[in-house]
Amino acid sequence: MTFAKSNNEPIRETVAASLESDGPSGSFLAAVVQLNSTSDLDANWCQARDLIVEAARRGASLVATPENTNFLGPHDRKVALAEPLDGPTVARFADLARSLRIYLLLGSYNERAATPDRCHNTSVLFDPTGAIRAVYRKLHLFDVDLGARGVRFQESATVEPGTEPIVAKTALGSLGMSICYDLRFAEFYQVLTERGARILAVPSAFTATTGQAHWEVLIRARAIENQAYVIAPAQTGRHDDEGLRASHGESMIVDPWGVVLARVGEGPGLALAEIDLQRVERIRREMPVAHHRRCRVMFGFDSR
Ligand SMILES: O=C(O)CCC(=O)C(=O)O
Repeated sequence: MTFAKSNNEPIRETVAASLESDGPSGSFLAAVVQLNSTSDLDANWCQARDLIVEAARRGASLVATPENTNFLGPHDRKVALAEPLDGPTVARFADLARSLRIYLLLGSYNERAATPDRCHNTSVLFDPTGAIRAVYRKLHLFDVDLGARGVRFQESATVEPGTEPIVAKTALGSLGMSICYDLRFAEFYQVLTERGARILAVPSAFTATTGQAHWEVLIRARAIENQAYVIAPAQTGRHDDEGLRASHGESMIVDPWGVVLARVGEGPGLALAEIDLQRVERIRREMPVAHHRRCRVMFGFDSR
């Protein structure tokens, strides 16, 4: 089943149809939401909610928001504001998924961790009943000092890394979860793909400097080498974390051949594209790279 990008039908009809279709082998519309989150929690919520509602109105069955959706401000406040999974932020997004009857990926929020001076950077996937379908905690933390390029981050000072790769099985297909800097670790996506992922989610707040150089190239590379769709919602513009941070934007959806299907321009906004999992199967059948791997056998490397 396919939906037109400009579908203006009531959301309930299109979502119900897609969920009752042939599930993982059917096709559906996905949307990436691009945000400019700051330390203003209410403003961030309103911005995200309005764009998610609009994406659903246009027929999206899966809507994804960026890393740091609910808060992108000073690091000390980030930890102080961290909430457990049964806190108000997760509840708000769960209610929205249920009322719109969509799969909703909260790209990330600050989840309370066991240690008081740290939080997790956590993605939460809700199903159309509002139930939590999967939780992923960012594995690779952004600790870099690019000197003259002016990019300096020590994410591990405030964030406790996750320990598990997560692939969520849904009626729409299997979704491999990741966050931002994870994008640079090709072997991580190989693990997700081997565990069944046909769609890879990369909610991000990629820096303006590194994004200009690497964002599109890395996303398209991950799509091509894993022969999977990549859904990459991103933060854009300046944030108010002591004036240090600016994000690249350019949220996109890329197909398993590496073609950019949809891209958001300047500022907050959204983009939709059709996800057709039969295309994944066809490309994997025609060019079975997963069966042609030799390095592991020859050099003993194993990603599992
Ligand atoms: O990998 C990069 O260049 C950006 C990563 C990043 O901004 C992050 O993980 O927050």
